[in-house]
Amino acid sequence: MLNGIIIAIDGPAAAGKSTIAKKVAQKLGFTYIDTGAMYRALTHKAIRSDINMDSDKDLGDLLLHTEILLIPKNGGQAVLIDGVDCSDEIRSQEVTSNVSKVAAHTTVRKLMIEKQRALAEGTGVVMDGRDIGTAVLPAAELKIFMTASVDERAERRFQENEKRGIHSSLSQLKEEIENRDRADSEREISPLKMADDAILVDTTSMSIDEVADKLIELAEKRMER
Ligand SMILES: Nc1ncnc2c1ncn2[C@@H]1O[C@H](COP(=O)(O)OP(=O)(O)O)[C@@H](O)[C@H]1O
Ligand SMILES: Nc1ccn([C@@H]2O[C@H](COP(=O)(O)OP(=O)(O)O)[C@@H](O)[C@H]2O)c(=O)n1
Repeated sequence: MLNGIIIAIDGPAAAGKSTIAKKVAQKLGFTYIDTGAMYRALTHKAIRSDINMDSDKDLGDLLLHTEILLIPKNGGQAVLIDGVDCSDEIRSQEVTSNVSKVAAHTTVRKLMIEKQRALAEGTGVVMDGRDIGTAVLPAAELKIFMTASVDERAERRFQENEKRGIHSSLSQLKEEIENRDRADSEREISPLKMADDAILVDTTSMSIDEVADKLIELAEKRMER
């Protein structure tokens, strides 16, 4: 693709990665890939299939027999599991509390990385997750490590839940986010970690538009090179 580059956005939970990735991709005409949604999809199917989530082999086998599709929908992305739209289900509390455990397994990560690399081939891409700049697409032209204070991130998730009609406890959300960040950062394979050549963007006191504009500016500079 002419001028297409790869933009990798990593960072902790609820930092705004998906929101910004979506906007940047739309603006630049790139493909947007939410890798967290892929791990969530596998976790959802594992829960529904009663699979042992401590077994790397069982999860790997399940993933080989699962079709996960990310398709553009209303400016966002729908997640289809074996042809069924599960976009809301993969955001459930049950999936959220099990996804880091599922994502820590060797075979699961190996298969997911293969899928993610294939999705990024031959097109301008904005991919967000935890290990995009470090493991999935280490040659990305632009790497962003997006963060915000944990209080701000919990507040954002709280407001997001309210909008979806889900009433949650702010302190519980904060604890869940801290636990998930810890699990994601401490796992052995591709832990959540800023790549050496990533640009740190602390969004704590920035609006969505400010963050999106900053990334678009950085991307345009990279494309001019
Ligand atoms: N800079 C920002 N300022 C305020 N709210 C934001 C900002 N970025 C994202 N949000 C909101 O925070 C919530 C979490 O964002 P999301 O993109 O899902 O984060 P992540 O993909 O990092 O988990 C969403 O409701 C989103 O609208
Ligand atoms: N590239 C990625 C993306 C997500 N994940 C895992 O998937 C979980 C859910 O990711 P997500 O991006 O949907 O999480 P939120 O920050 O949106 O809640 C993370 O907490 C990680 O455990 C991962 O291990 N590697």
